[in-house]
Amino acid sequence: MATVNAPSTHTLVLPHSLALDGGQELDRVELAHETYGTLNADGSNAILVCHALTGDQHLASPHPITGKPGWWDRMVGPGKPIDTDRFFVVCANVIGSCLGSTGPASIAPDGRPYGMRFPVITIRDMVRAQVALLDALGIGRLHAVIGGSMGGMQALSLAANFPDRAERVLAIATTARHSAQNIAYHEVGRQAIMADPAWQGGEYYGTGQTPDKGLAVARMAAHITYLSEAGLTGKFGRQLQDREAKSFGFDADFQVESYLRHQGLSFTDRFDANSYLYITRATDYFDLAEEHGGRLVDAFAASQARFCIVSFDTDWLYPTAESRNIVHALNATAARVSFVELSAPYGHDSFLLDVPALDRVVKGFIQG
Ligand SMILES: CC(=O)SCCNC(=O)CCNC(=O)[C@H](O)C(C)(C)COP(=O)(O)OP(=O)(O)OC[C@H]1O[C@@H](n2cnc3c(N)ncnc32)[C@H](O)[C@@H]1OP(=O)(O)O
Ligand SMILES: N[C@@H](CCO)C(=O)O
Repeated sequence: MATVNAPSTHTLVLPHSLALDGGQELDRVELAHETYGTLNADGSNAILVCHALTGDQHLASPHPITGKPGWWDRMVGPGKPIDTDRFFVVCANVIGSCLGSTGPASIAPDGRPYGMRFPVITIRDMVRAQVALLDALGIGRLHAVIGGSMGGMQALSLAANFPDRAERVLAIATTARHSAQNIAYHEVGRQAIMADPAWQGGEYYGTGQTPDKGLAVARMAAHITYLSEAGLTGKFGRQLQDREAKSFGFDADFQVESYLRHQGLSFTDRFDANSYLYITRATDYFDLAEEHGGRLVDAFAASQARFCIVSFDTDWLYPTAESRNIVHALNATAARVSFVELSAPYGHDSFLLDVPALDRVVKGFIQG
């Protein structure tokens, strides 16, 4: 049985090629992952946590580039809602990403980086890789699979496509399919990257030039969707940045402009532009009903899991109506499902921030 107490990244090379929804096969797939806690003798205490769009395996360990605490450090650890004294917690960097798992920056079998030769992947492909990791770790049935945003999509996809693999499914601030508006925002970001001359058709690896300007603009546009109007107003209002009066030019006069520029630029330090293209595409293609003959209810027909669906009242990216849609489908299959809309001022990214009510829901659901 796997016993790992100190979180550090391990890399698993999948023992077989990965058959993808797009019809291609991906060979020698590497999955960078971290584990926390100890797997018990019968392998029944494992929790898979799936990260969001630009997240990674550094769930509760410092990020190697930014040095910041893991993205769910407040949620995962000894005595925390996901208690690593009780549970064996697994978190893997998704395929297509850039924190150690196979993605467009990885070296292809011909010895050159994949770049845009990397196959387009789906959320279900990511989940197939996660399940292969569970197999390698000796985990048959998860105590729970948990995720927010794109992590929630993976949790739902695992329940739908591998119905025997999880006893509990906790999907936070997510959707069963990307809406036209969701796709539209992603397309703005992708076009910003591709319009940057440094992108070079995605062949920028080793050239000394990276499409940071495009990637920063992509992140700026996306970042707005992760926040709320009230949150932005509360934080910045119309306050000016380091000046007494407007410049009557195009400097970052307003604090909110300065903030967004900072969010965009700092993102380019930790993320690869091609990975951004591929992962946003995977979420755009996500439509659980479409994958199961057109009816969401059929996606969950074989699942015996208990579900908990959580939304935030200020999330306009994946608003509560999207969660209700999932709950209605689960109700129609007579699944055991609980649903809560939490109140938090921060918008979509509330699941990453200090929302004590979320901690209570997570703890109650996985320990109940
Ligand atoms: C689930 C997962 O997989 S994790 C996903 C990947 N991780 C992320 O998305 C994290 C990045 N995103 C964020 O940090 C998001 O902003 C949030 C919403 C989650 C965090 O919110 P908060 O903790 O409230 O941080 P906030 O949004 O205020 O941003 C703070 C940063 O903005 C900077 N900042 C604040 N005001 C200004 C300003 N006026 N001008 C310039 N920079 C500013 C701060 O200096 C700080 O910089 P740093 O991050 O380099 O230290
Ligand atoms: N801000 C998070 C959540 C986006 O859905 C991320 O970048 O992954």
